[in-house]
Amino acid sequence: MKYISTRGQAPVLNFEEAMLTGLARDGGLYVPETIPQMSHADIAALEGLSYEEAAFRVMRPFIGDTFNDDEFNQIIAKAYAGFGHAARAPLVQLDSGHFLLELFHGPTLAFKDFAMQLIGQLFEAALKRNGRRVCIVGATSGDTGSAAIEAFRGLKAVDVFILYPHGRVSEVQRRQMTTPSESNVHALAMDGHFDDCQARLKDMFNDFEFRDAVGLAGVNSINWARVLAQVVYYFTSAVSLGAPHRKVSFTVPTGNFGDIFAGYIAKRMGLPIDRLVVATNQNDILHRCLSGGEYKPDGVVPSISPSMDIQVSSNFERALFEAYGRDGNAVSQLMDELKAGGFNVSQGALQVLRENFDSGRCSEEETRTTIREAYARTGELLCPHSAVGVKVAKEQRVAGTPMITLATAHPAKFPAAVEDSSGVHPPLPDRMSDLYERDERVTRVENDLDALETLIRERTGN
Ligand SMILES: Cc1ncc(COP(=O)(O)O)c(C=O)c1O
Ligand SMILES: N[C@@H](CCOP(=O)(O)O)C(=O)O
Repeated sequence: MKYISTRGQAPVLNFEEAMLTGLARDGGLYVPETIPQMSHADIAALEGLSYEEAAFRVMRPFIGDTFNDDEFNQIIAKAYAGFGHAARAPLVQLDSGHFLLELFHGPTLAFKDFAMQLIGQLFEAALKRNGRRVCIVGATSGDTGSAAIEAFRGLKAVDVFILYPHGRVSEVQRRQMTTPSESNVHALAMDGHFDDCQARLKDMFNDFEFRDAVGLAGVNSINWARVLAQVVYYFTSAVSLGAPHRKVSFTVPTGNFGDIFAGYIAKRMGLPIDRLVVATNQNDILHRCLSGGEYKPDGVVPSISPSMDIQVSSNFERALFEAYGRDGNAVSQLMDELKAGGFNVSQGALQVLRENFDSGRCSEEETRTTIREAYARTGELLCPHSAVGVKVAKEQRVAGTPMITLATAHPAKFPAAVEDSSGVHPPLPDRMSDLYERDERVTRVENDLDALETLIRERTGN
């Protein structure tokens, strides 16, 4: 299996190289050269398997010869052993034909754990084998950072630096990033919003001298392995509702477009998905673009679903690559236009995007109402991101096709918004009950590339 860049000018890599490389050297994102297919019989055979067994079958074709079957099985087993639910990703029924896929039973209570726990194991095995050391830098609006720190804390061959927007993550998210005491963990609170953090991260990847000197690696959804791990739960949930014998639809709370792009890959692999619905909060650039074709960031507005406060949605580039018929030059040109302020998707590409993705938006008030009503009707406490998904899913459901909404975080990560909406305080699981008492360790940093690179060089001795 080979991986190519969305901008068409970077070296073609195998799975291991693409995973350890992160951003392609032409600034693009790696995608598989061809998308492996699962037949009707292959998908039907997933029924009754454990999550780990299904994960092996879905991901195996993408790995190539990077790991043999035994190694890959062991990696998967270790990745999901720490999850707090035997099903890993259980489905809960909200309403007739409407289901919630709970993706928050991992160690840091967000869907990011599905990929990050796996990547932690994949990196450890690959680095041990080739004796390399890497410096992971990540940008987060709250959940990627905590999941990455949990997955890489204490690993000898890895330093992990996480840039988060100062004052714009929840207290639980911040504490998950600032309380680990391992010396390889560095939480950096940056001035600005998530888009600034992600822009500085990409600047670092595009500074080849810095990138090579520190051994830069990325675990944002820039990294193909992140997207791949998220493909699995589309299969397991759809099969448990009758796929491949019947179609299902998904609604996905969306920010950086990684999770919904994983759904798109599942569909391309052969999973009978009827509709993939992008659900945005008031930072609705993706909904506006899918509706009218214009992609023009106009400033992030803080919301009660802060992890989705994003306007420059990294993985949308992967969707554009597909919509433009895998034309790397066209994508490069769009990304140049984006740097200058924005772009318009061509009519042909917009039509392809709309054939694959529907979309909807949820205001702050609608988010609160959805949390309140869902709790009153079903007893299910939704986090604000999941509530955005549930509201949009209700509008977009089509009778006769089950709709699965992805519940992307545990309500206890956002206690203030949840309590304010429902009147119920969502408690943290017992294993985290002392989170508020632990000492915090964080460095305040400016939104300045040189200063960030200097800090990282000093701390890593490069
Ligand atoms: C809780 C939560 N929900 C939804 C999202 C959006 O996911 P994606 O960025 O993959 O679109 C994020 C952030 O990524 C998140 O942390
Ligand atoms: N919401 C994310 C933003 C980063 O997304 P990623 O999937 O590219 O890592 C977060 O919680 O940090």
